[in-house]
Amino acid sequence: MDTTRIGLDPAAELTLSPRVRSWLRRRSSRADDWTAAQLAALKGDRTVSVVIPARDEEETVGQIVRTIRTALMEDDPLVDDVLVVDSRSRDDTARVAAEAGARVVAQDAVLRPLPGMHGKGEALWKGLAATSGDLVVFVDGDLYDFTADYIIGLLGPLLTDPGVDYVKGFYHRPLVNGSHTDADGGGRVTELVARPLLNMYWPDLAGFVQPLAGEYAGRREVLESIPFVTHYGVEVAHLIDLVRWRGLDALAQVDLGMRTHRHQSTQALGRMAGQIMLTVMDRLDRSGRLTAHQAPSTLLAQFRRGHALDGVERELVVSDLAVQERPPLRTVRQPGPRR
Ligand SMILES: O=c1ccn([C@@H]2O[C@H](COP(=O)(O)OP(=O)(O)O)[C@@H](O)[C@H]2O)c(=O)[nH]1
Ligand SMILES: O=C(O)[C@@H](COP(=O)(O)O)O[C@H]1O[C@H](CO)[C@@H](O)[C@H](O)[C@H]1O
Repeated sequence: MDTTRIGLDPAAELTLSPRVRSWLRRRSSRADDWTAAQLAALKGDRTVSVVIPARDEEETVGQIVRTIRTALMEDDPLVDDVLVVDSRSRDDTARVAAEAGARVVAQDAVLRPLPGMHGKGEALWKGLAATSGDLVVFVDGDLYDFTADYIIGLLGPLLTDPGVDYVKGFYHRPLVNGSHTDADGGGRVTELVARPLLNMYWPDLAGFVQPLAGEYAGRREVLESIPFVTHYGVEVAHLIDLVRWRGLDALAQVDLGMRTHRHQSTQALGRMAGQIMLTVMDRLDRSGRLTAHQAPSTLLAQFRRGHALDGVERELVVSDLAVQERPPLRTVRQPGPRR
C-alpha cells in the first residue's frame, strides 16, 4: 500500500506516536527493579490477592502455588491470599492446588444466585469476587517457568506509583512444539489478530509488548469498576476499556523475562481469535466507530481430518464463539475490598 494514501510522508521514519514513545519510557519497568522484601516493606496495610484461573491445569498449578507461598508468603509477606479458581476442570486441578496450599473455589460456586457464565473471563471475574485484596494479581495456571519475579514485577508499579492502576506483564514467548522450540513463535493470536486490531483502532495501546498477556495486576477499585468479557475476550477488553476510562498513563507494563506455557492447537486459537474479534467489534460498535448493519455471526465452521462431509474428506466442527460480559463487580455487590 502506498503510504502517501494514508497521509504518511514516504520519507518519514515509521515509528510509534510521540505519546506512545513517551509512555514507553515512563511506564515500562523490569521485574528486577524491585525485591520482594522492598515491596513487602512498602506494602503497609494494603493487601494482595493472587487469582489463578485454572481449567485442567493439574500438571502445572501446584508448582505455581508453591512458588508463591514459599517466596511471597513465607519468606517475604508480599502476598496475602492465593486463590485458584477451578474452572470446571475435568482433572485433579482442585486437589493439586489445595495440596499446594492455595484456597480453591469452583467457578460456578461463586456469587451462586447468578447463573454461571463461561470461560476464562468468567473465572477471573469470579476470582475477583472471591478475594478481597486491595491489589489483585492474575496469573495463568499453565505456566512452566513461573517465578516469584512475575508477581514482584507486576506489583512494583502499583505499590510505588499511585498514578498506575493496571500493569501488564511482557516477556519473550517461545513456541515449544515437542523437541522444537521457536524462540519467539508464541503469542500467535497476539501477533495475528490482537496487535493489528489494537494498532488500527487504539494506536495508544501500540506500546504494549504483550497485550494479551495472562499475567497482569490492578487496583481492586479499578478492577471492580470494569466489565469482564467472558471466554478469551477478557484481556483485550480490559485494555480497551481502561485506556478509554483511566487514560494511557494509568496503565503500565513490566518485563518478566521469559514465558513458556501449555500451547493450544491452532484450531483452538482460531476460536480464541474469533472471540477476540467479536469483542473488538463490540467495542467499536459501542463507541460508534464501526456500526454493523448486520450483526456478525458467532458461528465458526472448522474442518479437521475425519468423516467425509458432503463430498469433502473432512469432519466439520462448528463452534459458537459468542462471548458475554459480566458487569463491573461493584454493580453486583458493595464496592471496595472485603477485609
Ligand atoms: O474456560 C477456561 C479457559 C481457560 N482457563 C485458564 O485460563 C488460563 C489461560 O488459558 P489458556 O491456557 O487456555 O490460554 P492460552 O494461554 O493458551 O492463550 C489457563 O490457566 C487456563 O486454565 C480457565 O480458567 N477457564
Ligand atoms: O497471546 C496469545 O496469542 C495467546 C496464545 O498464545 P500461544 O500462541 O499459545 O503462545 O495467549 C494469550 O491469549 C489469551 C487471550 O487473551 C490469554 O487469555 C492468555 O492468558 C494468553 O496466554
